[in-house]
Amino acid sequence: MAGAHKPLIAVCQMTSTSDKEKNFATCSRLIREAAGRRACMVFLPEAFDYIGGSTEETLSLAESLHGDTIQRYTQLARECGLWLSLGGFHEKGPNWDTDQRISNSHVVVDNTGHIVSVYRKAHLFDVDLQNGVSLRESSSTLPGAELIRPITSPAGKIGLGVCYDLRFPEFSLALAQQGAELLTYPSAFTLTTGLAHWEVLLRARAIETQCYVVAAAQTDRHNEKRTSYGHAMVVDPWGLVIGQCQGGTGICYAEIDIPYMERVRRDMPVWRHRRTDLYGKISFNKPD
Ligand SMILES: O=C(O)CNC(=O)[C@H](CS)NC(=O)CCC(=O)C(=O)O
Repeated sequence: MAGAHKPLIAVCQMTSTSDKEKNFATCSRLIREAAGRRACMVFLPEAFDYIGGSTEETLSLAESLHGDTIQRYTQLARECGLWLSLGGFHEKGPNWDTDQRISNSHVVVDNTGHIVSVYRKAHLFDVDLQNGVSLRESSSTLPGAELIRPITSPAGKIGLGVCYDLRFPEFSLALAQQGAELLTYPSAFTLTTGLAHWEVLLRARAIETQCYVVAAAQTDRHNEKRTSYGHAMVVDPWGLVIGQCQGGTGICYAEIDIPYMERVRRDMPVWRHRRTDLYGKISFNKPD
């Protein structure tokens, strides 16, 4: 369709520390900048609120969805008139008072400041690599109990993931099969695993599902123990990288072209070619 409206999205890269006030100042500056460019939706990375230096610090800074942090972002969304993907908010869990456990929550806010959806990260990063990467997310975090059906946004139908979820193709196929047009993986990938796998994984998920893949990212040094890979990017349904952040804090922009996505799907109908008779059908287990 010549001249059809193609929504513009803004995908952010930043370096969170344990200073919540500074992190908010950074994010609000990026959101206002994107609003000035007329983006319809801004994507923030996992741990946009903070990255703690220890499990104790991470837990001590957690809030509920009704706390100050989300309140300030809902106001900002309303004021700027755009949608927000808040990837990876440290949310006090349902039994916080007794177990002190949090969820790693991807919160979507609409342009009127309402929370549209909350997806809690299902795959936790408990990994111990020879080269020094050693993280045990489950020491502070509870795994999410459900996938969330893709949500309708001005940028298209969005499937919600977080970071390490990117490594599980079944997860992306389940969301695509439920109608997702964009898959989102707000992330804080480690430097080592990012160098080896980040772009390949994002492009593979885009090619397999024929979805746009949107990945906001943490970058650089958060504290003496943690450094993230960065390379926030947007991949189109053909697997092409159509936006990528440079080093440091910043934004990359991309246009979402749903008719183009439909053409890719029409030209190579992998969904029709699936041999579920040979390897089973991806299903979406969610209590209705
Ligand atoms: O710790 C926080 O406060 C926020 N959460 C994270 O940064 C999470 C859990 S430690 N990081 C990842 O999932 C990295 C995945 C990764 O690097 C890979 O899959 O290779």
